[in-house]
Amino acid sequence: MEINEPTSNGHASDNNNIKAINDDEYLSDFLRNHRDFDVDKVQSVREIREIAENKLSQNASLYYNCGSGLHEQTLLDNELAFKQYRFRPRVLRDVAVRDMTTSVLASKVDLPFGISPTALHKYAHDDAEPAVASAARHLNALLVCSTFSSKSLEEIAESAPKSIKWFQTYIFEPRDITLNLVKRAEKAGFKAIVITVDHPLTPKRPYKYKYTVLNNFLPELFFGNFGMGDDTEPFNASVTWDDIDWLRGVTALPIVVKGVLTPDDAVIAVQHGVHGIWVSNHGGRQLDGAIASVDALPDIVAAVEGHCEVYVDGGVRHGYDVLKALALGANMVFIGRPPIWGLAAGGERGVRRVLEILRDELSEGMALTGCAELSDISKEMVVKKTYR
Ligand SMILES: Cc1cc2nc3c(=O)[nH]c(=O)nc-3n(C[C@H](O)[C@H](O)[C@H](O)COP(=O)(O)O)c2cc1C
Ligand SMILES: CCCCCCC(=O)C(=O)O
Repeated sequence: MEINEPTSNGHASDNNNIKAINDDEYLSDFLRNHRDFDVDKVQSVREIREIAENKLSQNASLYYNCGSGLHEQTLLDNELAFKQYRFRPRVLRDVAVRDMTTSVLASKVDLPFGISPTALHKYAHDDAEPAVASAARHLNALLVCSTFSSKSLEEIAESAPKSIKWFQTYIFEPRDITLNLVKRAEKAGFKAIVITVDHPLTPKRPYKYKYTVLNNFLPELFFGNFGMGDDTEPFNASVTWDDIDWLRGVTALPIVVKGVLTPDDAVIAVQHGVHGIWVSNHGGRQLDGAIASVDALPDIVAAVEGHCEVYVDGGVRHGYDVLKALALGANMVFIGRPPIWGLAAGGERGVRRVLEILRDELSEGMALTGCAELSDISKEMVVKKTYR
């Protein structure tokens, strides 16, 4: 990966003078010297982010944390939107034991939140995606592996063989690239294919980069480096719902479309036979000014009428955020940046700690709102703070 140096305001300078930097230079000295930091003492996702920020190189931090656009409005809105909701707790319901197990596309998992696909983990920690997969396995949490992982999908699968994993990809041009990845994912034991549909191109983000870590791609299909916003971008802006039909015809795995923000598209997705709709604005990294995903969720849940599962990600930083999203109708909630911060802070242990913190906060929230089971969580439990 090549990233040009950020300016003093933390954003990359807007010139085309992209400097080639050796991969290892992205692991800061701090990361090399503090591998023994005790992440078990960390009590919140916010704290783990602090530790991560001290360890990440400036370039990697910028890549992982940025949104898109001049104002990164959607990035900010995703977190703020959760803060607009208030709980209406129920009492005297025997919440001494709380059960967070659930099933997602017929697989049993122990937590109602999972890990969103995020690219290029090796800039957070040498152990990269296998460490994240191993942490997810440890808590029996769902992991979604990105096509742009630093390690190959086979390596990631082998690092957590019995856990529930989905594979995220795109409809590439030519489609054979996608087909090849899907067949490899099937063989490696992934349980669903997530197609990201909010990425026809990469919009302006506050840095420039080139990627050299593309371990999932066969050299004969994809070669060379890809850069943001130039004609070597691998994304395909001509994708339509016909491609989803094609995908359904070439795999028996369930298909999830990730990046839906309107009830209209959700209804079309159902008509095209998808098994899951993932409400997402890509963590505020695609269309700046797009609606916060948790705000888009209730109308989509209503429009889907139970015909398929509905998931959400974007801005989840606390177990209570998970609780709010479940109350608003999500079958599953996902986290993108927090596991990256955990990975940077303490490798596999750091990711585990993130999952444990969110689990414990969710459990606490369930007790305080009168929910012993996930099925006790209902839409009556949350209101916008302007509620009368
Ligand atoms: C550094 C980074 C890389 C990402 N890479 C991918 C990717 O490869 N595929 C994808 O579908 N989404 C990708 N996303 C979006 C996430 O899957 C997810 O939608 C988003 O991070 C959720 O928001 P959150 O980070 O606020 O939890 C990426 C997000 C980040 C922050
Ligand atoms: C050519 C690699 C592109 C990785 C894009 C990952 C992503 O979705 C992101 O938001 O960053």
